[in-house]
Order: sequence, then structure tokens, then C-alpha cells
Amino acid sequence: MEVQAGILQATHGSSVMELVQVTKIYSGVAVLEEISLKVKPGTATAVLGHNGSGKSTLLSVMAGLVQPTSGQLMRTMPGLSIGYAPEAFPAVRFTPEQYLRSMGRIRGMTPAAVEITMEKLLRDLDLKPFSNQPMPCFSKGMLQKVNLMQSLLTRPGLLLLDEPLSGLDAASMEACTELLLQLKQEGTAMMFSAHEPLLVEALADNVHLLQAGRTVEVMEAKAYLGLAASVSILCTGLTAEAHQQVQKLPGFIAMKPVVLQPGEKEMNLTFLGAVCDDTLRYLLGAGASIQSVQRHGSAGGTLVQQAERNMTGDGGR
Ligand SMILES: Nc1ncnc2c1ncn2[C@@H]1O[C@H](COP(=O)(O)OP(=O)(O)OP(=O)(O)O)[C@@H](O)[C@H]1O
Repeated sequence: MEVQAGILQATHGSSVMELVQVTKIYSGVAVLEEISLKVKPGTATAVLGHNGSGKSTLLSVMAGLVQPTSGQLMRTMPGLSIGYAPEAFPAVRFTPEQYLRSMGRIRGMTPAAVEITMEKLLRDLDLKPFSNQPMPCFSKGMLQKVNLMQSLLTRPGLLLLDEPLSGLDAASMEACTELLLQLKQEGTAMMFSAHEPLLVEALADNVHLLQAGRTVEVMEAKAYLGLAASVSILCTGLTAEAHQQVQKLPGFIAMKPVVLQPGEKEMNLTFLGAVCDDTLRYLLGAGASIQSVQRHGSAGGTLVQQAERNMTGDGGR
């Protein structure tokens, strides 16, 4: 095991990187506190949390650009190559081709390998028409594409992406997601931060939730998305007793009567999206007639806000 300024090189078959109780303190304030995690090959973890919760700091510590104040960061795969796309990418005075060629050279790629990979990335992310234009004239989305390309140039074993879809148009988001899915299937491990659900839904196996620099939850992405989504079920025909029972079912969030006309009443039930099928089965078994089912996804806030509302029973109202 080689020790290098707080970074250890070790051999662990089942992970590419491990963090043990990593803390980062800026001006006496802990912005990361005792973060422990393992990154496994071919898996994607979404780092989620409110603004200022420490997502960017965690990714830059993992990229080796920021030194932890305490704790250990272990590169557990020998010769691990890391690709890192920071949140803010500077508009350097190069064209994308000049910039990517020099990044490839710095990272030890052969000129031929750089050309092949660069051409593919320029086409995949639809930046070929601008590949010889100076980057200071680029839009936010165009710069973000170059940022992503430099991180993908060496086909890294670990990819660290800070809000990778930020600024991209719909087609580019889709192309980027496709590229990342393919890399994941080929074994690249990924950690990425995001505020929107698209990449979490398409790519993430796990969610690592941060709050004020601390880990508050690590769970499967599917379970987290189930929490973030809610479903409204409009139904009639439930007995007074069934109304009581419905409120005790798993995933119950809210129940609101909707008066159609005197003597006729519908119930608007809100449940976590994850339990929709079970709830419908229960309602039909209890003699209800289902009028409509509406899924709400993560509308009305970020993924984290929606999940928090639902966890505290304040969603869907
Ligand atoms: N170089 C620095 N010096 C001092 N404080 C810093 C530095 N970098 C980050 N911080 C502080 O660390 C905290 C976490 O910041 P960070 O950028 O990691 O959050 P984030 O979760 O990525 O936020 P966002 O969602 O807004 O991108 C913030 O309070 C921030 O002010």
C-alpha cells in the first residue's frame, strides 16, 4: 500500500475508490463531515442534496483536487484513471480541438487515440460544427459539452461529474445520457451530482444524500425515486371504515374529499408512487371505484425537495 499525501493506493477487488470518515474543514467550518463510501466498478451513484450541502466539495476531494482535512481516501484499483467534469468550466483561449488535443497529450494518450476519441465525442455531443471556434465565444451549454468531453477522453475507470447535464439542450442531454450508460455498461464507475431527476432515473444505481456536509441517507436509486414521486387516486364508493384503513396503508400521504354534487363524493388519495399498484389493489378489494390515477413525478421542486416533502408526509397537497 502506497501512501501519497492523504491518498492511499490499495488493492480491493470490489471497489475502485473508498472514503473512510473524510472531513473537509474551510475556515473552521466542516463542509464535509466523516463521509464514508465505496465506489464499485460499473455502478453509478447520484450525490444529491440542497445547495451548499457539499456535493461539489465531495467530488473535488474524490478527484484529488481538494485535500481532505482528515480521514482517508483510498484508490483501491491500481492505475485507476479518473475523469472529472467540474461544475464551472473556464472558457480557455483555445478551440475545442486544440484544448482536447492538449488534454489528451497531458494525460499520456497517443495523438492517434486522441483524434479517434475526440472525433467521436464531438459528433456524439453535436459540437463538430464548432470544433475550430474559440471557446470564449461559447454558450454555457457548448462549454459544458467540452467539459464533459475532456472528462471522457481517456475512458476513465472512475468518472466524477458535477451537474453534468447543466446547460445542455434536450437532445444533448439524451446523447450525454446514452454515452454515460454505455460507459457504465463497459465498467466505468460514476459519481455525479444533479438537481433534476433525468440522469438519476436513467443512470443511477444508488443515491447518496448529503445534508450540511453529512451523509443522511444512502439508498437504491429506485427506492429514492419512489419517494420523490407521488400518485393521486380519485375514487368513489369507500365505506367510512375503509377511509380509516386507507390512512394506515404503507406510503399514505394525504386524503381529501371532493364534493361533486350533494350526496355524491369522491376521495382524492395521495400515496408514494412506489406503492401505487398495491394501493389500487387494496382499494378495488375494498369495493372502491377508481375514477383516475395521476402520477406527479418530481414536479413542484427539485428531486430532493419532492422526496423530503413526501418523507414528511407533506407531498401531493
Ligand atoms: N474553497 C472554499 N472555501 C470556503 N468554503 C467553501 C469552499 N468551497 C466550498 N465551500 C463551502 O462549502 C459548502 C459546500 O459547498 P459545495 O459547493 O460543495 O456545495 P454543493 O452541494 O455542491 O452546492 P450546489 O448545489 O449549490 O452546487 C458551502 O457552504 C460553500 O460555501
